[in-house]
Amino acid sequence: MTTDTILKVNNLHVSFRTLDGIVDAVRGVTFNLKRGETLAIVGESGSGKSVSMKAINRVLPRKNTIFGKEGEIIYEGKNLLTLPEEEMESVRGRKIAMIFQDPMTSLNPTMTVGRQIAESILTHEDISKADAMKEAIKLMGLVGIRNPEESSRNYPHQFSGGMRQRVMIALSLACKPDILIADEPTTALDVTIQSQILDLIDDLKVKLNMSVIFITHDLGVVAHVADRVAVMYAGKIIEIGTAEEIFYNPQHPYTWGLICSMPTLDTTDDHLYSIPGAPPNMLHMPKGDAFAPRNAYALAIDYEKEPPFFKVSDTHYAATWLLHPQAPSVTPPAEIVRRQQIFNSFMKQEDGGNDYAYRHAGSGAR
Ligand SMILES: Nc1ncnc2c1ncn2[C@@H]1O[C@H](COP(=O)(O)OP(=O)(O)OP(=O)(O)O)[C@@H](O)[C@H]1O
Repeated sequence: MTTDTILKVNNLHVSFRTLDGIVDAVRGVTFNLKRGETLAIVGESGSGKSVSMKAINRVLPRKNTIFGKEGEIIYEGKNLLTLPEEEMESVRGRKIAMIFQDPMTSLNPTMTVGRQIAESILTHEDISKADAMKEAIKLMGLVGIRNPEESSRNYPHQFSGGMRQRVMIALSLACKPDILIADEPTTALDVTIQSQILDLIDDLKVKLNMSVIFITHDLGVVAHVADRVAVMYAGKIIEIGTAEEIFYNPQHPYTWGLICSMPTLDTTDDHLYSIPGAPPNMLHMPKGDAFAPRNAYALAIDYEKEPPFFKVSDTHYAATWLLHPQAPSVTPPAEIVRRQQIFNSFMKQEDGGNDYAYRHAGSGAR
């Protein structure tokens, strides 16, 4: 992974006009993506993960989508939100590719998969059809499809779910994208296949020097793939940091809830924690912090004013009033305290005894 930024999303707002009124689905999302890194975006259903990513490739329905004027998505020095449609066509699917949970929605059921991949190669490479087919077969081999030459003559329905997802990945890689956006790509697959696909994406990312944005509601998946993690709630990123910071030193009570609801080897279904309540109705956002009504640690100010981002470290920010210097100190759930203790002792060792850990990761929220 390098430090150059390949994509910058600044203050992205996306709303939808609906019969019931305006739905504010994305409310000021800002993040950078570095070349070669995997950024995971996590959050409950409806938190705005997919809409934010679809905004990057401008694949949202034109008739009812409203982009906030202040938003920017900067790729190769250009704002994708204002790029003319013809120029966007050379970015969408080519420089920035997307794969979804159900590959059948992106694959053409009436065309052999080899031909679909070859056609995609031909859209950006000036080579013969025969050479494009050879490339397609090579790509199918690269994503782990057995007997790629023979398989290239098969139609999508002739593949199993896991193999179809590999075909989809090969298709998305045909244009050698800089960025692969994977929207819950393994949710429909069984656990073993899921883990194979995650390993494959990780492996290809290194081989092809791609950046990956991974959307998921499953923190287990995040632990497997992510360099950095952004946690979304009600259309906003509420915490962002390296995977270690989010897993071992989370600061936002919503992230605490997500971590506490992760099953472990000794969790039984009836003991699995779940965050009480439901996400807000995006048609009628409550005043103050949208998470306040579900937040056992909410302060009075949470019901009045949305918290800004507070800096935890150079790579870690969280939008919770608990990080305000004048906020009372609270004790997070036991599982979070346990993790923060591991983080603190690790940081102490890393820092050879300087006080980093005490500055950034006290056992309370501050
Ligand atoms: N075309 C649309 N018209 C109106 N509302 C929409 C549209 N697309 C998405 N929404 C709304 O925007 C909000 C965010 O949806 P989004 O799909 O981004 O959530 P998500 O976090 O990806 O959840 P999931 O994991 O279920 O896909 C939801 O309230 C959803 O109902």
